[in-house]
Amino acid sequence: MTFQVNKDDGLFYRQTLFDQAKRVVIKVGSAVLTDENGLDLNIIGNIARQVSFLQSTGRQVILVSSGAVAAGRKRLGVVKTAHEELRVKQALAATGQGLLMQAYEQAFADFNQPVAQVLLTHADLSHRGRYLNVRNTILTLFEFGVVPIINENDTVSAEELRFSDNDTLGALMTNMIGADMFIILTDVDSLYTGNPSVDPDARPIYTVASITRDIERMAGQSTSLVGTGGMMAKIRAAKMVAACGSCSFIGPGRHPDILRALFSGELVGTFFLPGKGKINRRKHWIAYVLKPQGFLVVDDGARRALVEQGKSLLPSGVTEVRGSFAIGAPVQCLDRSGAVIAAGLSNYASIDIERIKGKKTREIEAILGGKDSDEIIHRDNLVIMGREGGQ
Ligand SMILES: Nc1ncnc2c1ncn2[C@@H]1O[C@H](COP(=O)(O)OP(=O)(O)O)[C@@H](O)[C@H]1O
Ligand SMILES: N[C@@H](CCC(=O)OP(=O)(O)O)C(=O)O
Repeated sequence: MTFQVNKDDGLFYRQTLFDQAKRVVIKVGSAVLTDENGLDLNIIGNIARQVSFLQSTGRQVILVSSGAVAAGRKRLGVVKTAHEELRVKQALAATGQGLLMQAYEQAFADFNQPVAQVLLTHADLSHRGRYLNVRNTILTLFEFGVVPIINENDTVSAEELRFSDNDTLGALMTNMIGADMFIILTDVDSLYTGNPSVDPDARPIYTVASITRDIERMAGQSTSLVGTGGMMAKIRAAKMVAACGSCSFIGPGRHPDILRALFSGELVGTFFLPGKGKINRRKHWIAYVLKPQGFLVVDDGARRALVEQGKSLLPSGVTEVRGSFAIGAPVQCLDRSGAVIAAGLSNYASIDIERIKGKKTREIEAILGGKDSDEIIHRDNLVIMGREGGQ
């Protein structure tokens, strides 16, 4: 298969990247942190020891930790049901988050490593000013030698405004602070060619050079008993990180020395090589943090202009507007087949694009009675999606 690089090349490249990684985001899933008795303090102790070791080598580490809902569930004795109400999950998270932080505080104290709790909602990151505040706080915590421990602020996150899972949150954090590496610790020891819990022929994959459709197809949405996003969310997260030029890793969180093994070059888990391109932080924010408020379907000529020639989106290439949005809204561009090809900020409201779609730029003024810009999305606010690196 084309997605796998030679095992030895992968190992050499992997080691170089681990050696060079100075800033690292580590995400630990609920499936790792909890067992039938609630929080697994042994595992939390192992993580604290390994993260403190990485800090002691001069690296800066962020921990993105799930586990609040699972810990709260055990504390209150609430049995999981198939369609649990959001308010119940939020109450469980509120109960469990304190337990989670208490466990981390105690575990890190053994290594004299200070930690800080950072709870975030998607709305916090969608607001450019608040996004930058979060970034500054995290960079200041690094200056003080503190390990930030991040989770979604589940209690206030409305369903439609949630990060879909903590894998996504971890990828956003990686790109926000320009980390070199995103390490996802979960209950399986790597990405497999199929879900190993149902497919006995599934084989582990060591290195992913590029996240192709083949790779995406391997990952089922099914999760462990307590997880949220499953392998699909992890692959999506690795893709976001690759687009910003960093690498990702998926590996076994219950291995007592996984971080030491990784950084000393052992071939464990799945390693995702960085993408070839690198989008800047502002474009990352437009493409990955903001949720699209509408869609613009474009014709083949416009698709080529955007994807192959690096041009802005003009009204003449738009064939259809979906959704209702205001000036400045984040939107996605779809090709004729419905595939997402770009994301950007619209210079026009949807109601006006309906009137100027398919028209020449010189006609805009007569149709709308004025013209703010020639382009519907200017190149500076446009990111090409679905290929490594974006633009
Ligand atoms: N191709 C695959 N390779 C490995 N695991 C997979 C694959 N497809 C689905 N999975 C499932 O993904 C689960 C891990 O995701 P999840 O339960 O969300 O964990 P976490 O709580 O760590 O986020 C595994 O337990 C496994 O059942
Ligand atoms: N914020 C939630 C975790 C959400 C989540 O993505 O869970 P997981 O798939 O276990 O990483 C919690 O703390 O329980």
